[in-house]
Amino acid sequence: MATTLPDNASLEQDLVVAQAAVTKQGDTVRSLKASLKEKKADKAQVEAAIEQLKNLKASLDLKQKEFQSASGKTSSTNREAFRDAVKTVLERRLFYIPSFEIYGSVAGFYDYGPPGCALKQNFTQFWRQHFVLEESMLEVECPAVTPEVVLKASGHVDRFTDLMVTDVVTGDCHRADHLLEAALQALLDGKPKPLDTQERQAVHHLLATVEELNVKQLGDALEQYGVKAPETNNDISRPFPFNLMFKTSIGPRGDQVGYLRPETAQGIFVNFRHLLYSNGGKLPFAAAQIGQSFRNEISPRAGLLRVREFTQAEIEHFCNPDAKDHPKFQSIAREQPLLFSRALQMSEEKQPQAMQLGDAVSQSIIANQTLAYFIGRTYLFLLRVGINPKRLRFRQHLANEMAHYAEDCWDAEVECSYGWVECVGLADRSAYDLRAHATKSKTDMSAYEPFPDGSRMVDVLVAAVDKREVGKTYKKDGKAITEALESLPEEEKACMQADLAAGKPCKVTVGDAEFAITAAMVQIKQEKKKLTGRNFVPSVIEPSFGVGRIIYCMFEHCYATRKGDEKRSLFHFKPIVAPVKATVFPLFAQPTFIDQAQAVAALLTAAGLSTIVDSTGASIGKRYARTDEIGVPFAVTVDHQTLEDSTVTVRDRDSTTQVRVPIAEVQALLTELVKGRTWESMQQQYPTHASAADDN
Ligand SMILES: Nc1ncnc2c1ncn2[C@@H]1O[C@H](COP(=O)(O)OP(=O)(O)OP(=O)(O)O)[C@@H](O)[C@H]1O
Repeated sequence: MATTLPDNASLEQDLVVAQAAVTKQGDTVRSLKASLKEKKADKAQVEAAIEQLKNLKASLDLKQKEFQSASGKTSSTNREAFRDAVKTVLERRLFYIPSFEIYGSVAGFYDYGPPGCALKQNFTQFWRQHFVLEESMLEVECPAVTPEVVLKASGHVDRFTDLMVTDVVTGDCHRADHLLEAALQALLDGKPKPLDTQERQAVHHLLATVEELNVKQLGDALEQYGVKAPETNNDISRPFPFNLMFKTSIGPRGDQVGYLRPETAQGIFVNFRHLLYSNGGKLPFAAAQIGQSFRNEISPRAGLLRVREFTQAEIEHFCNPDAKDHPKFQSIAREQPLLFSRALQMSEEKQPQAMQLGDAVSQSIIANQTLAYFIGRTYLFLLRVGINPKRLRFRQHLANEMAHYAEDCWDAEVECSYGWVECVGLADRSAYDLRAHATKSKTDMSAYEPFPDGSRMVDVLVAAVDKREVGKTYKKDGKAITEALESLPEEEKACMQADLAAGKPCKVTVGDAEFAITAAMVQIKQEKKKLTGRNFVPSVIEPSFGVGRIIYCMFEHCYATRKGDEKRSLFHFKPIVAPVKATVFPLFAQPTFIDQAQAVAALLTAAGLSTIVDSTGASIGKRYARTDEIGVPFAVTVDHQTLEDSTVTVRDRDSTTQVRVPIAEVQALLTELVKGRTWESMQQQYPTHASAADDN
């Protein structure tokens, strides 16, 4: 295939690293020469260092040439040209369309047209197969409109914000981190003038850590680099937080505040008790939900990648915090995705490495087997839907990127013409979400597990409350406060014990009110108790997929043009997600051929294979080109021989080769191909058809 996006965006980084190595070695040579004068080093040492410097310079030279020749291909102009080519086909063939177009559209909203809709359905169906069915997950569907209390508990009302700046003249809004990133990228591209090595390194470093900056640091960095508003070049305000949720009111009186959910996960958390019960009270188990999420993004300008309404597919895997091994871990332990660990991100090379997931867990690079298991399953899923493995990496969150409660987080990032894009977030969120809802709703969110060896004597913390002291201070609330103290979860008792001992202020919550607790009111003591099991709040491991982002990256990775004919574009969609599985062609637009083609199509449709019949009078080559353009993987042609011996030809889109197959077998054959059987194995089973109806 002639046109695909070159995947050499990291060459520039290589170049910076090579330059740094030359500078460092130059320093070593100089200091050795000085030592030689003082007779602290010998001549051989200096000569070896000079030799190494020569090698490094030669390697730098090579990298410079490589970069110069590649930069022609990977320049942002070229990326934009590639993106425009893909987008033109996608919009012309109605994969997606800006919503409300006849009224001028609204940024951040897209409609999926017929092939886009079919492809998205196939995608989510396959996601259900790969995760929900193969992992026996419990699937739920919850409302998008969510009462405020739920999102208050989850922290979204207070903290689901992005930092925004405004154009001080026009009032236009921009995402502060995106403006800084664009400005830094421009500097690296040599605009307005080339940077020296030291400046480049500083800019590279800042670019890699933009997500970690707090509001002040981000504001300072915008000022330091003189960032202005795009298009107008006006000054911008200091950054400030903007909540991304769409607010609404529930009911006719309008007095109950609600929000459109910003993620589907909360619906699963609030149903935890039902799900645990339906799983027989046993852990681990996973629940899943596919549905719409809504985020009032500040400036959505990246097509399907950043929209204001999108489909998420989320999994919440609940497990014992002390047992995060996964029974099926061995099935993915040998998979080798590119891992971009924290250590690799901080290293000079800044390159991800292919690594077996088994090794990543045994070397404690990934925190536990369950998280690694989902990384492995996500990796396999993304490859199965057509993501190029060379342009897929799993990037670990840096320490300051992670929420304080998270144990470990990795993003599946896919490289496309917009750069590396987070498509799936995979996080070990500990027990944070269930605890938050337990506290706010006063509902027990714990699970119980019996000890495998019967009963045990266990150390437990007990709150010995001085009821008189509590009653003296809080009068009628005393009884409720005593009960709340006695039923505090184990970890909260431990915190209170430590805080009281350190003389720190302590509180207990009853209803919506909080009451200060002193050491005179309660003593937290350790006691031995005979128990047959224990209660704990489960940990949650969450893989969260953005359906539209993956689909868009898949569009780019599957797009190509036919060799020798740049004007003929096609999508190499994997059959499992292709919007249409087969096109049936009557070779001639005559009733006998058309009737037979309709009959074959009906046979395929009955087997659940979406099929179209193209009986237009255009040449077969032109008709092939039309279906290639929307990525139909197979073409079935009814020709003269069909009328004689009831066979048809089946053509494979990618190789353009054909086989001849009895009509009676075509349904089973295409079903197998869609499920993943290879075309090569079909070619061994059926005779090759050297057709007159070629691709021209
Ligand atoms: N505005 C959006 N448009 C399309 N997909 C989105 C959007 N926001 C998030 N997603 C998808 O949902 C997934 C899980 O959401 P998550 O909250 O982890 O994203 P995020 O870290 O906020 O993304 P970003 O930092 O890019 O805004 C993401 O990996 C992404 O695929």
